[in-house]
This record gives sequence, structure tokens and C-alpha cells, in this order.
Amino acid sequence: MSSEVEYDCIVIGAGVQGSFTAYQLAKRNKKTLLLEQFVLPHTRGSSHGQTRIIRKAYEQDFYTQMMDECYKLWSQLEREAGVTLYRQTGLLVMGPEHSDSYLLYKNTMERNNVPMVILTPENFSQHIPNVILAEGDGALVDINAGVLYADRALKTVQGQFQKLGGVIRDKEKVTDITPGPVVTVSTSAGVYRAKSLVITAGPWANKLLAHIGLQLPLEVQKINVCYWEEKVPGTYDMKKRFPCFLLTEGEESDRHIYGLPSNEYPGLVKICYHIGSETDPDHRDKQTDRSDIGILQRFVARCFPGLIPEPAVVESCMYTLTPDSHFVLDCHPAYSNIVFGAGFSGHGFKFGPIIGKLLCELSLGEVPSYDLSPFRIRRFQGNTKSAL
Ligand SMILES: Cc1cc2nc3c(=O)[nH]c(=O)nc-3n(C[C@H](O)[C@H](O)[C@H](O)COP(=O)(O)OP(=O)(O)OC[C@H]3O[C@@H](n4cnc5c(N)ncnc54)[C@H](O)[C@@H]3O)c2cc1C
Ligand SMILES: O=C(O)[C@@H]1CCCC=N1
Repeated sequence: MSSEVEYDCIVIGAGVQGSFTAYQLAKRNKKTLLLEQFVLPHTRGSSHGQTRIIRKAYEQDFYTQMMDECYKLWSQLEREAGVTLYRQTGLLVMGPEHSDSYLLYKNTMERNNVPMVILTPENFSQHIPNVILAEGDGALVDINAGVLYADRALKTVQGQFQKLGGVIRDKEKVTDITPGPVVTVSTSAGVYRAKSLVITAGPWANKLLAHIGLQLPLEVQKINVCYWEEKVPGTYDMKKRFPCFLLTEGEESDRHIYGLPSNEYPGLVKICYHIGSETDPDHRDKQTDRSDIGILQRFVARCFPGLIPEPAVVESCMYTLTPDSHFVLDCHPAYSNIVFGAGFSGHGFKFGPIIGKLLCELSLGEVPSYDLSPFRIRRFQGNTKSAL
């Protein structure tokens, strides 16, 4: 089917970033088309699943500062749609007390007045029962952190976009892009034109960018999403405000671990390893590496005595990593009306509302609300391949 309608903007990819971008454009009265290769909702990308962590605890000021407005945008969406998307649980940050990473978290939070509580080894178990703090580790709690209901959030933002007149076409894979003052996008089912284009294709970013002569230094990894059974149901429950947690970065392999309280599967706590195995997003299930699970089992046995150290459920999700783990938010170097958001490096969900706002601003040729220098492609220097 070929369409004669010319859109103000076409957004490719209805994950969290594309859906929020489309919603922001529609809020600005822009005639917007959101294209998605799979039937919605789907579980083949990076935005599916019931829960994600939201937090201000970061090593870098720029993320902590963006989260100020982001919390407000999440609650604005909750009010607009009349749904609950966020639940406060707090986030427990644990790491060697004198390590660079732990101190970066602590200092960034202090500098930015993020409400927090510092726990001592003496009072730790009083506040966080059933968790063993490792010898030499410091612990702090980002009080306002919590859980986002991810699947519900995606459905909500897509629904609000449609209420504003936005068009979603799922089961339409983009097969070609022709740049120009009016961009032409071909899909498995039609041809569409728009004044600007936003590419938010998650793990498929480089496959899409190849059509416009650009390749970014991105690595796609499959993550084993592991759930662990409570020995006594309710021990680590969200309803009891058991917090999300993360271990700060470090050299040791057993540090890249984070978790969320039991909620979506009653009696099961989600604890994952933040490093996966390289994969092709079209063949995700061929990647069967489970070496991370051994690391998680040892961690669970050591630090979570109330869990059975054997995963009860293992699901799959994908990360798209940049070399520095910072996002990519930029315009095409040769076509300023083509904008992309990519490389969310396993921590982009919470930023969805602000990413949507920034990509919307870039696609309208406006000065972005935040300094985008940490996210521009020029930081990769020789790493960006351009066929232009
Ligand atoms: C296990 C796991 C845990 C995570 N935990 C957290 C967390 O606690 N907190 C947090 O903030 N973040 C977290 N993240 C990261 C966060 O979920 C991602 O950063 C975010 O979902 C990325 O969204 P996206 O829109 O870029 O990608 P996606 O969700 O993958 O969306 C891209 C979309 O583009 C579509 N697409 C691709 N190619 C085409 C094409 N040719 N035509 C049409 N459509 C196309 C895809 O089908 C897909 O729907 C986690 C991620 C994982 C995997
Ligand atoms: O983004 C997040 O908060 C989580 C936890 C740390 C690792 C990745 N995702």
C-alpha cells in the first residue's frame, strides 16, 4: 500500500524511545507516523518485560540532572492517562567503600542533593534484612528510586500518542530510506514521506543506519533475565518496599549485578548480570551462553540467603552498548532532518520521556533542552564509519 500523505515526521521503532518521541511530536501537533516491524506488543527488542529501575543514583552529573525533569514527565504521563507507572522502593547501591565507582555515586548524589541514606555495616541489616553486605562494602539508598511498570508504560505512551492523532503501523519492517528535503521510507507494506525522520531501532540501529551510509560502534548483547525463588514467599517483596539494588562497577567479574524486588512473578526476585553475550538481533535465540548464571548463583548464595540459588525463570532481552555506555542522540552529519537515538547501553528506559523530548527537538531543528555533547557521534572520532 502506498500512501500519498506527507507526514511531518516518521519514527522508526516503537520501543520506549521511539514511542516517547512520537508522543512528544504529536503533542507539538506534528503529523507523525510510528513504524514497527513486529506486531505490538512484542518481546523481541529491549523494552519488553514488566519492570525497570528508575533512579537518580548515577556516576555522572548529566544523568542525575536529566532525571529531575524525567521524574516529572513520568508523573505527568501517569496523570494524563490515569494510570500508575512508577512505584517507589528506593535503590540500594553497594560497592567497596573507597572504590572510584562507589565514591562517584555518593559524590554525584551529594552534589545534586539527591535524597539518600547512608547505611553503616552496623545498621545495614536493620534496614535491609536478608541481604549480606560484603566485607569492606559501603551502602547507600537513593530514596526516591523505584520500579517503572515497563510494559504498561509502553502501552500507555502509545495509546496517548494515538489519542493525539498519531498513527502507528506495526508489522511493517522498514526496508529502505531515501534521504532528501522530504525523506522517503519504504516498508514491507508501503512507501511513506515526511519532512523529518527519527530512527530509534534499538538493537537494529546499525541495520537501519546502513541505508543512510552510517555505522556506529555499537555492540548488541543478549541478556539472560533471571528470576530467583524466595525460600519464604514475601521476603523480598515490592509491597514490603524491599528496594531495587545495584553493585557499583569494579574490576571483579562478580560486580556487574543488579536486581528488583519480587513483583511480576509472585515469589520471584529479578537479579541479572549487566554483561551479556554478543548477538545478532535477528538471531537472538541462537545465542545460548549462560556463563553469567554461574556468577549470579554464587552472588545469590553469598548475599541473598533467602533465595534458592538456582534461577527459576530465565527470559531474554537485548542491550545495545556504546564503547563508553553513554547514549547516542544526534543528527545525521549530512542530512540534518534525519535524527537518531541509539546505544542506550542497558540503562535507557527510565530516560524515555526525556529522550523523546530531545529527539523531538532535534527533528524540529530546535536547540535541545540539554547539553548533548556526551551523546554526540563526534566522540567516537575514527569509530564512526560513513560511506558518504
Ligand atoms: C534485561 C534488561 C534490563 C534493563 N533494565 C533497565 C532498568 O532497570 N532501567 C532502565 O532505565 N533501563 C533498563 N534497561 C534498558 C532499557 O530497557 C533500554 O535502554 C530501552 O528499552 C531501549 O529502548 P529502544 O527503544 O532503544 O529499543 P527497543 O525497545 O529495542 O525498540 C526498538 C524497536 O525498533 C523496532 N525496529 C527495529 N528495526 C526496525 C525496522 N527495520 N522497521 C521497523 N521497526 C524496527 C524493533 O522491533 C523495536 O521494537 C534494561 C534492558 C534490558 C535488556
Ligand atoms: O538502568 C538501570 O537502572 C539498571 C540497573 C543497572 C544496570 C542496568 N540497568
